Amino acid sequence: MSSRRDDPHGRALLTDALRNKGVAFTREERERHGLVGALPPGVLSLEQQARRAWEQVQAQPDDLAKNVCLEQLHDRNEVLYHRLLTENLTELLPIVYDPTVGQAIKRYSHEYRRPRGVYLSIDHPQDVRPAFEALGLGPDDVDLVVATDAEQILGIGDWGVGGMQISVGKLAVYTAAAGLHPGRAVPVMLDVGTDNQALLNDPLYVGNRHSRARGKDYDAFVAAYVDTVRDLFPHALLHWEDFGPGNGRRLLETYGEKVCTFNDDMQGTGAITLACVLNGVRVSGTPMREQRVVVFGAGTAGVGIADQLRDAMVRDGLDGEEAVARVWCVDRQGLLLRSTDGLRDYQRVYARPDEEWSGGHERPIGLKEVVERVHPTVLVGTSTVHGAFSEDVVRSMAGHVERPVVLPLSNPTDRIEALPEDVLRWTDGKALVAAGVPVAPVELDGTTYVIGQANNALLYPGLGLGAVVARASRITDGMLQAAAEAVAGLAELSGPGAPLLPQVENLRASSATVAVAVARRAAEEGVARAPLDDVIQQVQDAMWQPEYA
Ligand SMILES: NC(=O)C1=CN([C@@H]2O[C@H](COP(=O)(O)OP(=O)(O)OC[C@H]3O[C@@H](n4cnc5c(N)ncnc54)[C@H](O)[C@@H]3O)[C@@H](O)[C@H]2O)C=CC1
Ligand SMILES: CC(=O)C(=O)O
Ligand SMILES: [Mg+2]
Repeated sequence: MSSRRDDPHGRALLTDALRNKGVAFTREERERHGLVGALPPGVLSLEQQARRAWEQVQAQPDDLAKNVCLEQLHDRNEVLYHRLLTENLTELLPIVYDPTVGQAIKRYSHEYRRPRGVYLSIDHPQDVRPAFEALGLGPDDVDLVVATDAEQILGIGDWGVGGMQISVGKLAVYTAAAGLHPGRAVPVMLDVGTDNQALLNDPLYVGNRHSRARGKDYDAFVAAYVDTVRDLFPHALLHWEDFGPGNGRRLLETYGEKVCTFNDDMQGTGAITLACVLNGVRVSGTPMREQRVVVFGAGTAGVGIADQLRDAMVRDGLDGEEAVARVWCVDRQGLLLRSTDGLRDYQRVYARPDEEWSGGHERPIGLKEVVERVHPTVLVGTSTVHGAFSEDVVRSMAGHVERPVVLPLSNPTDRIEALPEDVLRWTDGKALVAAGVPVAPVELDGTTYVIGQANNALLYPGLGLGAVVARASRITDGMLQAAAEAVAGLAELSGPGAPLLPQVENLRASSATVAVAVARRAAEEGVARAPLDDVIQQVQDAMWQPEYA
């Protein structure tokens, strides 16, 4: 990385996590860098350090303690942290990311040890620029910025400044899964306050101790963030994570056409779900244009998914109205009808005409009734309601569709709409299931069902890498579609029990494939600003490896 940051010397080098090698500094390096006497005399290889770090993680009593242990390593030695993560992705992804990251966010102020990333406060908007300038990075030094305001973290709601840990976790996945350079990526917390009263009354809370700002002040603060990043780091991709449904969508509408940016919960989740459904189509043989989709939980993720499935049906021959007519959204008010009170603007397009449901239906019209009447081929859960896909709902669906696609996507695990094991049991193994959290394979009647992880983490790293390699001026719908199709194409659908998505252990290879598809689409659509002469090699070259310099 070219950097304006002065390279540290002596003991300061041991606190620079990007350069620190710990006991892997050789005798000669110790002499050259002023580290004589600063380390025990033995020299270990990166492999030996990784073995020790693995032992330390394994010795922790529970997953939260493992997360804390890994974050301490992250703060000490980035290469070693990423080496461990990359080599043990299946075991460690659930610790640094979903679902344990949810616990780490809730416990942030209590487990707090060291800061990481850039904390911006709405109470001091004048600090936005100096906060980024203090990184000491130049205009070509940053590829990626992940920001959250923590209003809707995973399925656990508003967690204030603890949300920093979702920006950190998402970036760890970018590096482990797609080789985005950890020194060229910045996690950001936009602290606009919190409405979480437990935090406001927690004496140890380290965030802004007031309710959430909204309206003009909020917009001006976010604009200061976007303008500053664009000015200082003109090539950076801006990733939005875990904003509330109103702000998330509005910010994407404000910036999506002007800036290289995407909202992971709306668009990343929409694309990974599209990948699942494309493979559901391959297995069931029912074409995309004939799918009937019920979305339970029509918020940020749910409507983002509806949008991408609708667009896929349009690509498969329907017009816009016909495609919308094949989507039913159910939220707290039951099935969303045009007359439903409190419809959000982004839900309105999917609200069903009341006449369709005039014949003696009790209000609200619940999920079970919708499923019984609609016979969905695809059931998506983005509601945060544990157990909402009950046995009678799933059995009803399977009574009318040979291979129902059932996607309980809410996380963490205690929010999941149904356990894949139950869905498979209730449907005699016919359901095509993927879940938002990692789930162990299910044994049923002599078949092992491997459960795909329908989490945006299987998609956004490749999307980001492709956009970075192409130096895309923006993220287009076509790039999202290319990413979804590339992920879908990587799943091996051979035989009963095969998952709908590629496996997490192959994530690095699948992210590279996704990145190539995304970069090519960016070029086709005229938004690539880098020449792409040999995109496969360019993607390989761009992938950072966790090795000491
Ligand atoms: N697997 C994945 O990649 C992703 C999963 N998600 C998950 O989806 C869930 C929702 O996340 P967001 O869309 O960001 O939140 P959100 O708050 O924007 O949306 C949740 C929606 O569910 C509705 N809901 C709540 N209780 C309900 C009930 N009893 N019945 C019907 N609807 C109800 C809410 O009114 C809201 O419209 C979370 O658990 C999150 O973890 C979100 C993004 C990605
Ligand atoms: C996975 C993710 O982005 C979420 O649950 O919010
Ligand atoms: Mg999210």
